[in-house]
Amino acid sequence: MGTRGHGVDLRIEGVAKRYGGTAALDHVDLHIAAGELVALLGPSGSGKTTLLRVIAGLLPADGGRVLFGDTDATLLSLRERNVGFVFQQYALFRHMTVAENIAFGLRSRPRAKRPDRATIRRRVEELLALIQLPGYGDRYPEQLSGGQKQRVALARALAIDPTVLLLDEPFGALDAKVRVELRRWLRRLHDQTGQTTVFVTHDQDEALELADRVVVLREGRIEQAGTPDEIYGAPASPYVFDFIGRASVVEGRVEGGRFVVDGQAAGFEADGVADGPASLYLRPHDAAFVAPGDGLQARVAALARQAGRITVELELPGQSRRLEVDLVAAPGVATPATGDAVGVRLLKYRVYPGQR
Ligand SMILES: Nc1ncnc2c1ncn2[C@@H]1O[C@H](COP(=O)(O)OP(=O)(O)OP(=O)(O)O)[C@@H](O)[C@H]1O
Repeated sequence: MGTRGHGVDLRIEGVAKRYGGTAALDHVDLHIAAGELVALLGPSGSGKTTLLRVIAGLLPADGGRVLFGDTDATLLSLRERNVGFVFQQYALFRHMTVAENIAFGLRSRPRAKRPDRATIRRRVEELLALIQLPGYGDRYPEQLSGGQKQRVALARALAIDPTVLLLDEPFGALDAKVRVELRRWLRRLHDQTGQTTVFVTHDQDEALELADRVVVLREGRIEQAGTPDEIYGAPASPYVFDFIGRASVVEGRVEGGRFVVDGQAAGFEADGVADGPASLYLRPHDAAFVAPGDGLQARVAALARQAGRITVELELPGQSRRLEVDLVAAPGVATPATGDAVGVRLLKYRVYPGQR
């Protein structure tokens, strides 16, 4: 059993799952500490839901083990695993009130383990307060908004005091503004409950804002696992860099620890990258314009205005892709014009071996 927060720590050891020729999970190893909130992040088909279902016991793995604390979960029945699960689509029982929905897991326990009616009622009231819907117990699901339904689904999952809380894109069906509100709310709730939680999402902002640790999946394997700062600030591969935010790429070579670009005088530090073809990855806000002659030499190809920012698209000699640099749109900020020759200073970037 873990010591931090509620619930147990989870160990996923060599878990594999194939569907015909596809490895949905390719020998995944992952340790989740008790009380941790972990986001499984990846594009469609990367294996997030499969991993969550294997942890829940809803899907048997072909190989490997899942441990809840010291217990091999594969030896436990679904009931004994006692996981809380929330799906993307509010799977509330429509013919039951909110209170009945929340009480469902407790009421359906075998008689010997079932709390008495008064205890269940108290627990439901506590949970309604926790999800900030006090007084909503007698409503039916159809009388709730989408966000309220998902909060009730979460209360229902928490009612059984689960060993681990598993959430599969729980805010996926909600509009963008409600999603942002609910993920902040979920983070605060987690700070209160400390429940070991695994959260599936394909939305990098959601993962970075919500989770203690983000696990990036790619074709059934873990590409990188780390804190949001590590994942965003030090992506282990071009795949993670690209997936986690906007990226511009410059192709070049590493020579003696410097990244050099054909036709450019400026070189860039590339410590630890072996000599040979390489790519420099850059976030559009991590560059600044300087006088031509300094930094990378480029020509402004186009300007795109969005709310609060201008994205400047730059052409570099010999590069097939344009480089994007963001400027804050504000009075007094000089904006280059299409056709201008500019210098670009790189404030932060990463160099990876190989070219794509
Ligand atoms: N029941 C199934 N039968 C056959 N193949 C499946 C089945 N379930 C999943 N797969 C395949 O396994 C791989 C992983 O699927 P999974 O649903 O875990 O991905 P995901 O990352 O959750 O994607 P999404 O975000 O679209 O839900 C995919 O290639 C998928 O096509």
